Amino acid sequence: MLPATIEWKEGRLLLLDQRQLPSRTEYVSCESAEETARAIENMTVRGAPAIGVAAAYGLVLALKGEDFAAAARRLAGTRPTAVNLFWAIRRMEALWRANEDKNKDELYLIMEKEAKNIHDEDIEINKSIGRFGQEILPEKGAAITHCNAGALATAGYGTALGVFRAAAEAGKEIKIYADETRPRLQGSLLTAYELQRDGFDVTVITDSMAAFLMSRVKIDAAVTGADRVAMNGDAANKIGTYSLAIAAKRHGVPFYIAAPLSTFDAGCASGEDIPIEERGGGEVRAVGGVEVVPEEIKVWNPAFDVTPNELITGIITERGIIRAPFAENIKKFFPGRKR
Ligand SMILES: CSC[C@H]1O[C@H](OP(=O)(O)O)[C@H](O)[C@@H]1O
Repeated sequence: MLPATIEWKEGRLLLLDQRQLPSRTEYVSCESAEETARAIENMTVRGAPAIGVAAAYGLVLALKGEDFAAAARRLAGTRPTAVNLFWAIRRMEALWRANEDKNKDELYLIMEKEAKNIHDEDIEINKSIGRFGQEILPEKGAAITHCNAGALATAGYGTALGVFRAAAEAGKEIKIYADETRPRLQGSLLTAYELQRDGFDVTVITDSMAAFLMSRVKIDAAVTGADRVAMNGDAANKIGTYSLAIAAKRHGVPFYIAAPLSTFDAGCASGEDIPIEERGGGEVRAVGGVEVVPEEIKVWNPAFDVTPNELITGIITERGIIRAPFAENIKKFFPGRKR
């Protein structure tokens, strides 16, 4: 059984410290929005849906003595790409504004309940994504994934890894190849750990091996998560996803994004509109704590890239699989939605 990614215990937010996995299972306790914001920035908690859930609880913690609007701005300023963060903050802010006239205790209970709703809903949404997604997989075969879009990236069960979990629950035997996912290694440190603990046949490869693997091994599907999906189906996800999609296209491997509808951003017409987080060069400069690129050499470290919709076979959501023509078919899921 995997340790819980996020726990809310007696008014404290406990975050599984994913920087210590897989060697140590430790929790960081957050007692304020500021502490929650730092945990998102330093990737104690990471993964688009997970940081949305964490931010929702962070805004409950803010009620204990922080300026609520300032706390919302602080949390919104932590990481720019995962739209679930902003979706969760907007949802909590709207509730706060609607109940500002309530006394402190009543307001706290209302906000705490909403954060728990966001938490519980995420797990149910992931299971629904899994149910739809497992249909793309054969009774016996192989799939490849990138980064970690599992229970550790969400409130539980996972999006891309939820597809694999649902396939296993349906009795399918799917061998998983996991890209290590340089530079933060979410694949080798988190996905391999998650899948191995759940009894999957998982093999870690370096990101650069994916194309060669597909040229030699039958891969039935590539399935990754997403941090933001534009209205034309372009999808932002961990750096290296775009390269995987190109390799999949070259080798005729169907490429799927698994993401909840809260990851779609009506404010982004295409992938051009998606802000891409750039992180410090230290993540690239050092390998295993050993500096391999000296300071005088420049480093570029975009944490995400954008896969254009023409490389995507389908987007697996909790309400079904969206296929091309994406702009037209995505619109059906958001009748008249404002950003
Ligand atoms: C369930 S999607 C999670 C998504 O978030 C990851 O990014 P990070 O580890 O930097 O938060 C990666 O893009 C995953 O696909």
